[in-house]
Amino acid sequence: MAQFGRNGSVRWFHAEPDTLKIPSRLSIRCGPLTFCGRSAGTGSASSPWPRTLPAESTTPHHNSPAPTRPGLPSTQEALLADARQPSANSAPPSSKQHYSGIAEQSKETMTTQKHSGSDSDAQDMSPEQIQAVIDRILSKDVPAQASDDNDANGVFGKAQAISTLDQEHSIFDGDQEDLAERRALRRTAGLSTELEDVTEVEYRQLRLERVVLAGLWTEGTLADAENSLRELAALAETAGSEVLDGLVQRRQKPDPGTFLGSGKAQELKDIVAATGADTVVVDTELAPSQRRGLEDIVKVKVVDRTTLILDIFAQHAKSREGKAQVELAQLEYLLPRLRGWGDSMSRQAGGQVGGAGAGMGSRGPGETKIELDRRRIRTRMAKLRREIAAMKPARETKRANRRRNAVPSVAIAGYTNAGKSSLLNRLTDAGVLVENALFATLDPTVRKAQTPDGIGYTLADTVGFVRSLPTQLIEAFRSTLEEVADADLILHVVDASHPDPEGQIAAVRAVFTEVDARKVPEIIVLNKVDVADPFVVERLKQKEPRHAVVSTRTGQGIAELLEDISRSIPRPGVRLELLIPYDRGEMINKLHNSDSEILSLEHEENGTRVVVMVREGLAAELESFVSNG
Ligand SMILES: Nc1nc2c(ncn2[C@@H]2O[C@H](COP(=O)(O)OP(=O)(O)OP(=O)(O)O)[C@@H](O)[C@H]2O)c(=O)[nH]1
Ligand SMILES: [Mg+2]
Repeated sequence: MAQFGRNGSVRWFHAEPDTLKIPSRLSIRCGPLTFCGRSAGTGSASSPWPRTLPAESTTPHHNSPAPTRPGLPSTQEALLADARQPSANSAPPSSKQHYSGIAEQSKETMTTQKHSGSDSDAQDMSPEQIQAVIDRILSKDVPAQASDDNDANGVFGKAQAISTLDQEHSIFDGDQEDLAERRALRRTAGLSTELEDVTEVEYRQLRLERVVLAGLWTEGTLADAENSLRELAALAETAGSEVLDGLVQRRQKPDPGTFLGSGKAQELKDIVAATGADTVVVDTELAPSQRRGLEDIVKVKVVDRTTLILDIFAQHAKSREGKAQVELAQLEYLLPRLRGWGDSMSRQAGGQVGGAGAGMGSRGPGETKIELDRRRIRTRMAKLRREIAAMKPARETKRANRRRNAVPSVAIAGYTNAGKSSLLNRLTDAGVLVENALFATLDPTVRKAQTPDGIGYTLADTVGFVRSLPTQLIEAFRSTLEEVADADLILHVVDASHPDPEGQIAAVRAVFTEVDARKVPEIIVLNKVDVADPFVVERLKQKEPRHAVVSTRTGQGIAELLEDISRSIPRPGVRLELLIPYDRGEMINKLHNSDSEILSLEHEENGTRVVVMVREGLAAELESFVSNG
């Protein structure tokens, strides 16, 4: 039986034998609540979902102190949720009943859109009028939510991958200025296309997609299918969408024409119509023909998982290099798909120019345009590759310097949202952006650190991994990922509170293999143990002998981890006995200030006799002082 999170008592899908469907009120959809969390400037670090609600619409759940496992429903709420849940044997509620509230709301939005599309009101409006329209549209969401019986469920309806944790930061995370900036740019629900002009110019917010998810359950357990769809929901929410509903179809193989099969695609179409969704997100990488086939049936935009991940990367990339890498990955994804779009362009041209069956002549304009687009894309990709290659040397030089001075490097890697940046902040006061969202970090941050006995090393935060990370991204981010392969030690951070930590470990190791990082020694850092199930932590400890058990939130286990790092990084390996004349005192200072381990130090008549372990670079410099007795 599927569970909601690890609560164990809440069923969240219809009991049709071959279909797993997430009812909207209990499901990953946040409904209007999501909007509250997305408004610019309304985010608060301590209460993520929703971040701001009018007092009367705030349910007791929102105000109650964080439960032992934040984000999971209390027993009472779970029972309530259970009571509202249709019994496994009862027929599923008709989609009309089920989604009527949302459908009505979207109807209103559609009416407004229609009105605005017909004239230039939006452009002629004064700022006050614009504000009034914004208020009107936004206020529509709030009463709807306040009167929603299922309101309380919306909160724990949030996607599992990012729902079970609140948005608290530890003092080690710094003031997180980047986070406010990112939130301000996040898409906002409730702003219809009526406001597109003003939103883009004045609010710099994109229109939020209202999405329905669709996945296939081809192998593994039901829990795997559930986790996969929840991760997709988390991805969609991170991209700024509002997840309304989800559907999983049990099927041996994807349908080559429509991915889901035409029957299930029809069902999806009904859900889309009932919820007023404008986008379907499919939990796979679709062939162009499948995308078109499905779009033809559901009549709204269909987006696949790869596009979604690329979209998040595009939103989060900050550095010039990161932006170029993401654009390259997007173009790489686009190029082979141009053919699909080209086909439809040809069909359009056929209709307009020569009528049906006009054959070759009618395809001409379309084909030419595709060729032109392809060429432009290839040229742009070549330019991006050159730019990325040109940016590489700066980082390469830094890395080469570190290598020459033999400064050991420790890479923090792991699944997205595992707590990598939080760990870097804990270990070094880096103040790196920490966010309860997927792929918060795209640009690697390197910080210096020191072992308790004074050996320096670097710690690098890295981009998070995800199950089946699009190959285009691995390629584009190869130079960034090479940092991991080049490290002396990997801290592989694992979210021990996730429902499937083993799956995440396997997915991360698959990427390690691709970038040739499996040879690097690895400590499995079981993080978030403050909220993890102790049995799961124990199970993981058994499976992974080289482990550390920590909570970057409470600081548990951090001291032990530091000791482990200190033992694991390469220590200076050359033993020298030196006699340093008294007029060369600066050399003694140098030994103290470098990664040397002074084993003994005696003052003799002709100078200071030192037995020392040093790295190779320094050993060469000290050659003239070597004295063996
Ligand atoms: N309860 C709890 N939450 C944690 C802990 N460590 C991190 N978090 C939370 O987990 C979320 C993700 O943390 P990040 O440090 O941004 O994770 P990341 O691995 O860098 O994520 P990406 O950069 O998105 O791949 C944040 O909301 C953190 O506050 C922990 O030990 N306990
Ligand atoms: Mg991060």
